[in-house]
Amino acid sequence: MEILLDWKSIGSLLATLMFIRTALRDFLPPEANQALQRFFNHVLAYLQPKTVSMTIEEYDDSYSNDLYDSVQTYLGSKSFTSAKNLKVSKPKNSKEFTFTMDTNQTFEDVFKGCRINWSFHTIEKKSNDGYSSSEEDRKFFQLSFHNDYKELIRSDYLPHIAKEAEVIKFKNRRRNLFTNRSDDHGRLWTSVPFNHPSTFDTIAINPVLKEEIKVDLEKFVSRKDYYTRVGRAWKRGYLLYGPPGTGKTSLIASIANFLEFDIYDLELSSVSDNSQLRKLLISTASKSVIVVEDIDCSVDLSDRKKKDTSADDDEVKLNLKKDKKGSYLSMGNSVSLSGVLNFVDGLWSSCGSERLIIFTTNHKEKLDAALLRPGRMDKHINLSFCDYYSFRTLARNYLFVEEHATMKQVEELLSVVKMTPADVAEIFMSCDENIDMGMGNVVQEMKKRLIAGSEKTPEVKRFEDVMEEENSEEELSN
Ligand SMILES: Nc1ncnc2c1ncn2[C@@H]1O[C@H](COP(=O)(O)OP(=O)(O)OP(=O)(O)O)[C@@H](O)[C@H]1O
Repeated sequence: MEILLDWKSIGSLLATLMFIRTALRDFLPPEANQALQRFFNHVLAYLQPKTVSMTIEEYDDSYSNDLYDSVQTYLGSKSFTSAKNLKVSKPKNSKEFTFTMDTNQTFEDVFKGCRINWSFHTIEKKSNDGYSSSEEDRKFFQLSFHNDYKELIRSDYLPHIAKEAEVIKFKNRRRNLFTNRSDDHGRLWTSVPFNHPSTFDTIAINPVLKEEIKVDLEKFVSRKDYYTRVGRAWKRGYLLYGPPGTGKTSLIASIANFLEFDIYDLELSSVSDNSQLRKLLISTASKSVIVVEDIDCSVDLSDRKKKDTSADDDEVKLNLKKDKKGSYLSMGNSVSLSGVLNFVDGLWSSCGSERLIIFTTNHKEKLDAALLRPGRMDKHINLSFCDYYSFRTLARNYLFVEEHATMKQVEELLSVVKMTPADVAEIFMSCDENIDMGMGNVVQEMKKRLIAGSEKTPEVKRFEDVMEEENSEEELSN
């Protein structure tokens, strides 16, 4: 059998047979010639290799094909030593080079005694006018092998590739940030390496809340069997709400770094309709955080009860997109609330697993109650103005300071003045690690805000009295 599959041996054998056949034809009578002809045909048919081929397309009915990805990774690594033509790239911000097979390249793999011939092809999509269309080219891998190995390929080789690719990917693991902003090549998601430095050590939030979030995340990732047993999609929804600059984006980055997940930054205003939203979600990978920032600005998800009751509520077209100042961002979006709810419910993403869905908003009160209910947004996290604990974290991160003469004053001021962590971080950044300058400027800013505050709450008044007393004591002692 081995001999039959050896192309070189087959070639020389055929050449010899042809030569003998031609030589004999000239000397033998016609009857013997015919018998010989039949014999040769029989031998040729027997020697003809019975190859089978399979095609692995990049997209399967417009959904990305996991096997294509695995093959690309597997062959990229396997063919490095033997392929004559490899494509090499260095993704933006990445330290690693990536090797892939170039168009029309071939590679021979051997698996459990079976020779598998691989080739990679790209077919350019042409529009009706003969020019290149904006649609992506058709890309596919083809593998061919002897018919006898069909079962081996199906039950052993392809799973082997998927497993090997997982191992290779894990070794070269580089997490990605995917976005669905429009892409010239018509791809659903485009990605860049994700290397945001925010972690649970650097994020300035209340330590009790921080611990609570970490425990919740650890519990979530460890409960695969539990989710399967109770028949639910393995996903969890977080709603982060609070004023601008309180660390919602920073917390998302910290969570992704903590879990070592990819991030999909889903811009709802770039999604044309529910079916595109569905495609986007189905093509996300497991172990990922899907983020919709400023959900109240992307689509109108206000309480349906307040809307025109004559409309079919869930199908109300949500075509209002306003920025934070209330200006319209764009019109005509037809992602509906039911579409968003299906996404959150995991209906569309339940083919994958381990997904954390995070919505952020500055205006929780604007969101539909249906979206906020447990099971959809499982955890509501309020990120608010700087408290004393958060302030100390920022001072430690930016100025490397634990204690300072002004700390007590800062604590008192923070109980009456609203400073976001972003405000404090900005001041510290401008002081180039000069501790006294940083702390002094922060105190000054807080006092300024205190005085400028139009509404004087009882705490503010009490604080002003204390400050006045302190100042007059200072004056007396001078
Ligand atoms: N809690 C925090 N801990 C550490 N840094 C913070 C925190 N909040 C804000 N910052 C700093 O302020 C900057 C802006 O914060 P961030 O973008 O996370 O806020 P946000 O709440 O997402 O704001 P927005 O609602 O405007 O999107 C960050 O780059 C970070 O340096």
